[in-house]
Amino acid sequence: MTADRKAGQSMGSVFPHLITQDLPTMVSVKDADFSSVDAVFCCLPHGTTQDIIKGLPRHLKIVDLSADFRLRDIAEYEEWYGQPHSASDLQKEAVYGLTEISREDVKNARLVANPGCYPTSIQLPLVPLIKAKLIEHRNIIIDSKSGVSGAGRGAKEANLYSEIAEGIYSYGVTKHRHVPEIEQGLSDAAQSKINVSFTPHLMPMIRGMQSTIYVEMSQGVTMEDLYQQLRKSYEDEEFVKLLDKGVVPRTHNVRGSNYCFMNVFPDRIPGRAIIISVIDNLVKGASGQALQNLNIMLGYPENTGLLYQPLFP
Ligand SMILES: NC(=O)C1=CN([C@@H]2O[C@H](COP(=O)(O)OP(=O)(O)OC[C@H]3O[C@@H](n4cnc5c(N)ncnc54)[C@H](OP(=O)(O)O)[C@@H]3O)[C@@H](O)[C@H]2O)C=CC1
Ligand SMILES: CC(=O)N[C@@H](CCC(=O)OP(=O)(O)O)C(=O)O
Repeated sequence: MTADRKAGQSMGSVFPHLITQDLPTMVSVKDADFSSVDAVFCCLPHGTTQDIIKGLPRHLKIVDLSADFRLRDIAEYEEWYGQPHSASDLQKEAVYGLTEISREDVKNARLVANPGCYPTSIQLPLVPLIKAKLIEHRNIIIDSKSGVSGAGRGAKEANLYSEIAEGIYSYGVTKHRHVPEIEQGLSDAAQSKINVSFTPHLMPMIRGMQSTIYVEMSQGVTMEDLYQQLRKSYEDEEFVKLLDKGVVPRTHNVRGSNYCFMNVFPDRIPGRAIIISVIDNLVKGASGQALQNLNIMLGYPENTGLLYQPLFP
């Protein structure tokens, strides 16, 4: 367990909920001894990650939770993240780890780019529908809502209690940096370029994420086709669940777990459908999916360390 400003402090003082665990004092990355370490999770700010990963020994398997290796197109990364990319060779080696979609590639990867939370909640329902050619590539409208923990622990005025409580706000309107990541995954599924309308919102809750997605069905396709495709895609998956028809997914029902719950509903406008998916942004949207990926990379049962039920209420 490494740190930067908090190097030298005990885990228990930084995360008091872990005080009962016998955990080591945190060291800075440069002082860490990786000789007897098999694998690392890298959970550093975008940009910082590339330089640190470049310096890590090659024997390590790495799951990186930042965005530094998610976008294949380096120019696109530099445009959306506003900083140069200094590890394009490592980028070429990286596998995008949306587990249920890329499991076979993750198995053989040394470096996995763990997806962002919004892209996870959006691609899980859309990729199978696009691959099966059940929805049109145009007019995909995505409205997403996130808990405040998605913004990390750093102090920012916009994340103060008095700014967040009892209200919601949209941010990154038309230019959120997850847009290229979402479009990359959907375009791969379609094998042609897809553009989406995406607006994220910050909700007065600690954790949880919902994406409500409005799509146009392809000619001749019915709601039943969409439902059955999602059922077929995920019926053998432990962590992605299509709910019974008509049941609305709720963030409360996946809180603190690695589950993604989803469902599909008919729009009042003929030919259109509404998809709702929910995850815990910190688990399936971050650390849970990262652990799922590492389990696959190391040949462990995929659910190791992930067998806990959602915390309710
Ligand atoms: N929050 C979320 O829902 C999600 C976040 N992510 C990604 O995970 C990463 C971390 O996010 P989050 O945990 O929220 O951010 P935080 O700001 O809460 O944590 C950042 C961590 O990085 C450490 N750090 C910062 N700079 C350096 C450095 N130069 N060298 C070594 N360590 C450093 C910090 O250590 P110290 O405190 O000691 O300075 C801290 O532990 C980001 O890339 C983020 O995009 C991914 C998915 C979801
Ligand atoms: C609420 C909030 O601020 N959310 C973050 C997304 C967090 C996340 O998962 O994305 P990355 O892994 O790409 O950082 C944001 O919108 O920037």
